[in-house]
Amino acid sequence: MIKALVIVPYEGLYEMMKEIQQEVKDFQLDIEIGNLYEGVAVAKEAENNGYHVIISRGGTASLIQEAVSIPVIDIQVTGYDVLRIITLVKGFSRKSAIVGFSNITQGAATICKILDLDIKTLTISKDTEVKEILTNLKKHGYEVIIGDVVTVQTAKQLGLTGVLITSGKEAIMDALEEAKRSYRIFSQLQQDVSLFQSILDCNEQPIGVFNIEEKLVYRNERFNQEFHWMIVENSNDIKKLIQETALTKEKQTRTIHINQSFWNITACPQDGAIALFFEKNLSNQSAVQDGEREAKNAIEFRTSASYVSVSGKSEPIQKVLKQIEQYSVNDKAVWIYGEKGNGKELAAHAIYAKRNNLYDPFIVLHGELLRTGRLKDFIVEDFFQKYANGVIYLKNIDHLSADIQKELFDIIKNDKSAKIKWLVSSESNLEEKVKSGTFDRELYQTLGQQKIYLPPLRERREDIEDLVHVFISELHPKYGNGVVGTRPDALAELADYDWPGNVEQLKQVIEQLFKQTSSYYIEKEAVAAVLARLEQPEKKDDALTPIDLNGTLEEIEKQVITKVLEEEGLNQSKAAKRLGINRSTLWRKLK
Ligand SMILES: Nc1ncnc2c1ncn2[C@@H]1O[C@H](COP(=O)(O)OP(=O)(O)OP(=O)(O)O)[C@@H](O)[C@H]1O
Repeated sequence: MIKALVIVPYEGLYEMMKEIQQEVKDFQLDIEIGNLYEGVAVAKEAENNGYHVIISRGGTASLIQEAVSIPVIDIQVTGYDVLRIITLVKGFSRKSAIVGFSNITQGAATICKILDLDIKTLTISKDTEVKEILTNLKKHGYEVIIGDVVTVQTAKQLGLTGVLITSGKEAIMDALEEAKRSYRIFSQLQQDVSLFQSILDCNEQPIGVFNIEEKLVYRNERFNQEFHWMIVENSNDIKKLIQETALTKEKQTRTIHINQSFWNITACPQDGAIALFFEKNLSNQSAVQDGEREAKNAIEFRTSASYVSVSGKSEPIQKVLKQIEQYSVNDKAVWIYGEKGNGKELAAHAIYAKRNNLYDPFIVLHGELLRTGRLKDFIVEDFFQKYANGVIYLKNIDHLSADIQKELFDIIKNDKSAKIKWLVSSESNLEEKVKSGTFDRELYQTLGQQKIYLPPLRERREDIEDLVHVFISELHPKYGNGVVGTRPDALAELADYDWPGNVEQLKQVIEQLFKQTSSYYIEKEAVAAVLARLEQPEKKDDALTPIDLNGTLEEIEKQVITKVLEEEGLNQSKAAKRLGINRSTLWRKLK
């Protein structure tokens, strides 16, 4: 029996793998989700847990190949996968291109010709070519880029809409066959190695071996009991020790702090590697400072993966895009205002991305969670400087109490060299509040010199079509590629609605529709039903309707989840939060 781990880079593939898992023989098939470096982390763990083969896809598969020493099989992109995505992209009103290796582009070019579609196809021979090609396409007015994970990520970094080519069942079955072949060859070699490993596993001391690129290539059982490999690999002290040992080619010993304990670590140079032997030192513990935890709730990190480009062809959005360009060439504060859920954070992230390297985290500070007297300790830290180029997005500045407004103004006034660069948001234009004295005038004048207004979605309905297509394409990596578009009358229904929760609400509705649609297109009837449910006034009596307890635990659980979801206006994040589960669990339980 082959013990295989499938590491899927997006959630949709997970569901498909679950089905296949029931069908295959000869395999013990386990499935985990993990994109790129997350996938590598999972793969390293799996290798250690005795898996024989890893199956993954695209860029994630390539990275895993470099990180582990068991066979890694890549799920190839097939013609069916390309056909599905082209059918979806037909619905976009913007200039589109397919960029990828020849396995993707050759088939794609033929399909576009047969269907008479105006989608450009460009072939690359190395990942490193992607950036230049996309930059060029952008210059020529292309906005939608279709491709594999790396292409899609690069597209996003450049502010383009990236659409991922997701895999179908045929491709996975091929990969499983390939996995069988590789396993046979590999298992013979492994028998020899495992003898030596079992000897090291008997050792009471944690042992880790690094290669010259400072990556962990081996760790014994004791090591895994004591540490997570990533903490050790990322420790600057360990890196320094390895570098010194490699340089001097002599044994070195240091005391290093890992996992709240001190360790005496001896590093021995080997041929092309450094072996580390760990011994516990008895000094101990560093406590988490009081209040630090509370402050941390007010801070959220966003990575470049959460960034999407600002979509919409309406005049107001075109104006917003111009302002984003204009305010990105300086470092001055930008104040973004507009109703909830209509893209304020996205606009702030776009400015940040244009000013900085997109890989840096974007840090959000929640105005409503800040406490009086805390701001100073919190912001003066080098923290923001170090992690986000000194940029803070202060969300909901209109929720700050008078005391905190004052504190904030003092911080800005005393920050003579403007170390902190502010991006702020509010739901309304605060001029009225400034006039009535409920918002600090000086603070408003300091931060509000560059302003962006995001009108509600109901005042820019022409954006809805683009947004719907963008959201559908974003859902493919999460739930699979079943839905490729909306019927025109379904779209008209969506465009007619008033969207009190703006783009955020549209996004949730599309997700809801996507999940409940079992054919390729979202139909008008489904849209009407979901919107009608949104319109229903909250029925307080409903809470009194007892849940039917005459079912299995699973059925009762489903009723509870559905009820909470309805009470939260179909907002999955809020429902999941109330139920104390994550969104993917919530969704899986509802299926
Ligand atoms: N123009 C747009 N193009 C693509 N996605 C968008 C656009 N506007 C908003 N979104 C998406 O809608 C969601 C809500 O947007 P965002 O969080 O930026 O709104 P917000 O105004 O900051 O919300 P809140 O006031 O509730 O904090 C996000 O997932 C965002 O990516």
